[in-house]
Amino acid sequence: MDAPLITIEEPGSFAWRVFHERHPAMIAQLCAAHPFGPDVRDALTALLHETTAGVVKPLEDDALDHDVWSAWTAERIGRPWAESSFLWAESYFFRKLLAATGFFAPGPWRGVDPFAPMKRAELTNAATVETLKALDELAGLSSADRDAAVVRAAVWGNQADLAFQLSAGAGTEGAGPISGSSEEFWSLFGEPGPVHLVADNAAGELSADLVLVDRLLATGRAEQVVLHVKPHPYYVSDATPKDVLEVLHHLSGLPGEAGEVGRRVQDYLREGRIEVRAHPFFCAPLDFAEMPEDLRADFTSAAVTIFKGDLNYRRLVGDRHWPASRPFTDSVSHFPGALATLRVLKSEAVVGLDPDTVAALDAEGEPWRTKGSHALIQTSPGE
Ligand SMILES: O=P(O)(O)OC[C@@]1(O)O[C@H](CO)[C@@H](O)[C@@H]1O
Repeated sequence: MDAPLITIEEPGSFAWRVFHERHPAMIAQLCAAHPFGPDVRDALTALLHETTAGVVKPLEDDALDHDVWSAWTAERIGRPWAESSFLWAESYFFRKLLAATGFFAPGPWRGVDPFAPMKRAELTNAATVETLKALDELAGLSSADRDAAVVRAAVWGNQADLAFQLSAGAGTEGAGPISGSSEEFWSLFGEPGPVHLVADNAAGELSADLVLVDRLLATGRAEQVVLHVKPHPYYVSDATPKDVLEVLHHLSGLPGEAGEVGRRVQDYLREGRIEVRAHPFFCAPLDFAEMPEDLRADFTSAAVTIFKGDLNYRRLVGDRHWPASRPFTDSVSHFPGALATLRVLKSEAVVGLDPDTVAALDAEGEPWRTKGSHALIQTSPGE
């Protein structure tokens, strides 16, 4: 079954506004945060122009991923950006943005994460400080309440997404999930085995994810955890291997439970019980249904895979205008094993909802799919 792809063509639609409102704001923020010279600023202005009013142009750098991107873009070169799917266009936009800031070229900006100042600020802002302090309360909870709290923090941690906050502002935790529960999440775990977590944002969200990882290992539900992150800076705040180290460095210097978690996770890394991987496909403009064989084999070996966040969800179910009541298990039948998704809704694709829930949400007259005020937990036991 297929539904129409979400594209960036329709003026006023969510995807159109990401290109025409969010991206200009993001580029202004980058130029304020870094003393980029005229060459970089001109390249960023040209990128905005190309992606909002032009045709798709090839990459001009010779970075290591140049050839793979040539294959991913071949069919689209010379065609209007407006015709592109949202998923493809946004991914290529971020790849081109890195090229424009000199990330791949010899020179002073090589390897410099343009989003690092924003991620760093988020790690120490009031909301993150409060969330990390609240971890101290975990010790006084029953085991079941602790399980629920850790999952809730990991789900709502997904609200801390700096690309999203460029247009929506920082959010506050909403009501319970519109689908699923922490019990449903934990029921996926049987005999201890390798658990994979496909991370999303750095800073606050990654901190909450590491608390979940710590819980998985401490309770024996996971015997090893593989943490998948992005190989390059992406979607503003997505976590890279460097971000994992920065977050751990920060956590392990804190007092209380946050510090304990940070130091335990560092020990797990030293022992090889946590492994960090950054497969190039995590920055690909494609659905997970199209993942390469090596990554598929990796996921096949997992007892459970946890997908965090909005973008991973879009790539998992297909970034299309699905009927919201399409069964979640049908959408993820391409995936080789048991999985859970923990996501705050920040874009249009959604499946697996009860029709009454959809009717109630529609009746509120709010853009509930894109507002960042609703969360979901969806699971599939695999074959
Ligand atoms: O994957 P994440 O961090 O949860 O969300 C990514 C996101 O902010 O980017 C897209 C628009 O820029 C939307 O899909 C979504 O709101």
